[in-house]
This record gives sequence, structure tokens and C-alpha cells, in this order.
Amino acid sequence: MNSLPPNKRSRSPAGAAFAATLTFDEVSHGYDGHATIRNLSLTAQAGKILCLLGPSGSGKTTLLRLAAGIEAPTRGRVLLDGKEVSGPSVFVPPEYRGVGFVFQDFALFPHMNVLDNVKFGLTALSQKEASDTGMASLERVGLAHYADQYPHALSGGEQQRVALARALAPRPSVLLMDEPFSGLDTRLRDSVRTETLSILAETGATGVIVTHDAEEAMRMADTIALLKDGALAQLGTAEQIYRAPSDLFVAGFFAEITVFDVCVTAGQVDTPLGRFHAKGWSDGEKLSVAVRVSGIGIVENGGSVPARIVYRRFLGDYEQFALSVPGVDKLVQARMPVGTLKSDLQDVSLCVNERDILLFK
Ligand SMILES: Nc1ncnc2c1ncn2[C@@H]1O[C@H](COP(=O)(O)OP(=O)(O)OP(=O)(O)O)[C@@H](O)[C@H]1O
Repeated sequence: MNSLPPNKRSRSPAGAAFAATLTFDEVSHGYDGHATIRNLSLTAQAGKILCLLGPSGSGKTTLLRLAAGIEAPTRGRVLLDGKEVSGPSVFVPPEYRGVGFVFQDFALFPHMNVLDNVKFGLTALSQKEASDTGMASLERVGLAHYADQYPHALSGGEQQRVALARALAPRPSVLLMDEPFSGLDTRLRDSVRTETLSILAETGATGVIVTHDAEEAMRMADTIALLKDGALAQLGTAEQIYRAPSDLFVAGFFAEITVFDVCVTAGQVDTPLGRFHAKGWSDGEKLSVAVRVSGIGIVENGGSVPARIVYRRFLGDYEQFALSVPGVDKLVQARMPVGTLKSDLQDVSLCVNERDILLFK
């Protein structure tokens, strides 16, 4: 095995980070014969944010570990800015990749103060340079005043920012983040996420962020890679994937859906929620029709499908409704802005937006 020369950029004490592209080229990986990544090719563009999205066990963390050099692929190559860092005859150790890592649990050292935590990876610098760089990084996340504190004295959100400062201090060209906000409560998560996005934009580093939450991916990513069983289910912008999901799995991951199995007749499909066009499909073809819950509207009168409200729940701006609909064995869910429907209403009708109908083989 050859090791590439050390990436000096990762040790540079000052100056802006230079974003790098990160490429997985036909990468496979497994643990004890169990495949975790299957022949996956994917590129994170320089200076952009790529979110790795997928259900538990789909291989998101493994991909980050392959990029960082904590794992080696069994086949294929990992490249940074076109240079192979993992491959059949090359393995560059993590410390020479110029890549930063923020873990799910922040992983701060409890016995070191905040500044020492941030300085931890700056071993190539003199003490003075490391302290200056560490302080500059803490300033960037707005926590310079906590330099002498110990991690236990900080809130979860502050600890996450220290972890971010530590990962950014060596000026990585790629920042890998594994579910970085999952340890935070919902309200804090929104503000820390927004802050992290602006810090990433300021540093210019390429960001690769793991999440299992489609909404979080949509909020953060320039590009989303949705994984399923270690393979790429779909790659695109949030809008591309939401509007044109490649299959039922992707559709169900990006939106709450109700699914019916149907057969195309005279260019149309009949479902308990209405008759819809099946343009481009042949008569007799068996399809799954996915109706996005967000495309179902409830009206007192005048809709196309009769329904009865079984229960409703107040969710702040919206009310969630569970409805029984003739011909549907499960309750149909729908959401309406609060105040749209009278509180004693029971029998209603539904209107379904054709834009929220998706057809799959
Ligand atoms: N150290 C390990 N030894 C053996 N199998 C492992 C190990 N780490 C992960 N796996 C397996 O590899 C597969 C992919 O795991 P990975 O952690 O990459 O998924 P993930 O998408 O990040 O999941 P989660 O969202 O639950 O963290 C899973 O089947 C998991 O059980």
C-alpha cells in the first residue's frame, strides 16, 4: 500500500478552506461478509452541501467513515479533488485527508477545556499557533468566551458548536457530519442548524451531512443522496426528488402518502380518492397510485369524495384529520390550516390535487 503525501492544506493555520470534491467511485464495503455499501458512485460537489439521507442501516455512517478513512472499501475508490485516497493500492490515513468529522454525540473530551478540545487536532502547529487558530475557530461559532470552561458546563447546542469549531479548526476541505443535530431538542435544532449552515457557507468547505429526516435534508442540502440498503435510491435537489420520485420508496420517504393498487383503463386509474389521468401508461398495466397527504383538501361541501372525520388534532398552525372514506380500509390523513373547518363538523368531502398523484409500476 502507498500513502499519498500529507495534505498540507489540512494543517494550515490560517487562510480560507479550499473546498474539495469528494467522489465515491463504484465503492463497495461490508462487515464480515455482510454488504453495507453496494457498488455506489456519488460525488459531493466542491463548496456545496450534500445530505446523505436514508433509513436506519442504509449505510449513511459507513459512507462517511469511508470518506474519512476510518474504513477502507472492499472494492472501488474514494477520491478527494480527483486524487485517490482509498483504492485497491492506495490508502491515505484520516489525518492526511484534509477532512473534518463531527460525530452524532459531539465526542468532546470531558477532562479538557473547550479551547483544548478545539486545539486537539492541531498537533502540527506550535502551541501559540494552535491557541490562536483554536480561538479563531471558537470565535467563528460565537463561543470564544467559553474557552476555559469544561464541556459539562455547556448546553447541548453549545457543545455541538464546540464540536463544529474543533472540526473546522484545521480548515478541512470537506466537513463530514453524522446526524449532528439529533442530540438537540426540536427548537434548539432549528437554530443550531441555521447557524451551522451559515458557518459552512463562510468557510466555503464542502459539507456532507448524514440525516434520516427528509425535511432536515431538504432544509440543508444543495443535493440529496437517498440511500437504501447500501445503494443509491435517488440523487437530486430536494425539488427534483420531491416532484419526481423514482419509486414508491422514495415517494414515501419524502412525503406522507396513501397508496392504492390499480389497473389502467382507458388512460385513467380509478381509486377511492377519485379518477386520475394515467398519461404515458398502457391500458391493462397494474400500477401503484401514491396520493400525497398534502394534496388532499377537506371542504364542507362540494368536494369529489365523501368522507367522515373520525378524529382531529390541533398542531399549532395546522390541524391533522383522520377520515374514513368509502372503499379505503385505513383512515385517510389530511391537514388543513387551523380554523378552516368548524369544530362540530363530521361529514365532509375531499378534493385531491392531481399534482399530488404519483404513479409507479
Ligand atoms: N462495526 C460494525 N460491525 C458490523 N456491522 C456493522 C458495523 N457498523 C455498522 N454495521 C452494519 O452496517 C450496515 C450499515 O450501517 P450504517 O451505520 O452505515 O447505517 P446508517 O444508515 O448510518 O444507520 P443509522 O441511521 O441507524 O445510523 C447496517 O446493517 C449495520 O448493522
